[in-house]
Amino acid sequence: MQESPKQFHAPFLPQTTSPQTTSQGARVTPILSAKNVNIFYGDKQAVQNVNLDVQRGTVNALIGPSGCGKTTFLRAINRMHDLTPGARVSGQIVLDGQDIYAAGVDAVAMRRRVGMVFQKPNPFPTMSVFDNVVAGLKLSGMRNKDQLMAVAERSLKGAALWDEVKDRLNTPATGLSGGQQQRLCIARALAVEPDLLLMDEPTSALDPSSTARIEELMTDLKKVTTIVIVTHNMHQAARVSDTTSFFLVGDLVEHGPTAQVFQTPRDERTEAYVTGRFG
Ligand SMILES: Nc1ncnc2c1ncn2[C@@H]1O[C@H](COP(=O)(O)OP(=O)(O)OP(=O)(O)O)[C@@H](O)[C@H]1O
Repeated sequence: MQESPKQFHAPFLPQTTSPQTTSQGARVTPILSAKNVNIFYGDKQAVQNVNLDVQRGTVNALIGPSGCGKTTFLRAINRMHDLTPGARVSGQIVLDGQDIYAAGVDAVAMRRRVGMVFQKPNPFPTMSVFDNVVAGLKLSGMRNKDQLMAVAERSLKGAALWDEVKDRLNTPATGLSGGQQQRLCIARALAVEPDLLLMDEPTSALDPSSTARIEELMTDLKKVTTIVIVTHNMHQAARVSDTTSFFLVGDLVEHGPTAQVFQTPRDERTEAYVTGRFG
């Protein structure tokens, strides 16, 4: 008799799964592929041999206990470790067909395609709301005021902030609430039309209503980009993500559609974590 998959009680039931094929059954090329990725800080290895595909237009959650390597892996996706003394990455991270660690890749240009939103909102403190949103575009040479205004409006609408700030675009960004500042950071990231948006615990400094707004926003953002989010909050992972990757002491233990990872995990360590037996 064939054993049926185990069903665990997870008090949060995700609604969506990640498409791996088109309706015609053709395989979809992932926007991001990590291949045999190892990450070191000096002699200490923080991430071991990670292999992971991320499909376009999805939200992908990285979960696991503190210190398991989630942020370390996330930061490798836009080569942020280049800026950390002693940090080293081996293996390949292929973004839209190109290994971002290959010789000759311009890391600055690559980072424009991969937006990042951090745990604490970090608007440029001396700039207005408007200037924050268009800062990246100005850096890349866009000067036309009408064009900049159009992008600012589109990005602020994309980040569900336009209605709240349209009458105060020239006031300091630091005058916004914490939740508004985080949506401003999302608008700033969206302004350059990133292929990928990395979010490192983007709601951990926010109150429940601001958190809910950003979670709703993530679902909308899948129409224009692909999201990889680190979260400590398993309910959040279950609510917002299509796929979930469970990390433990630097290993990617399990990766799959969120419903499967939470309800019928293949690995008993995943089961123990998602049912709250450790964390
Ligand atoms: N700059 C650094 N130098 C040395 N070791 C580091 C550095 N950053 C992280 N580490 C170590 O790498 C390991 C993975 O850390 P990382 O921050 O990626 O974990 P995490 O899963 O994101 O944890 P948390 O959920 O607490 O943020 C930990 O042992 C951590 O102490």
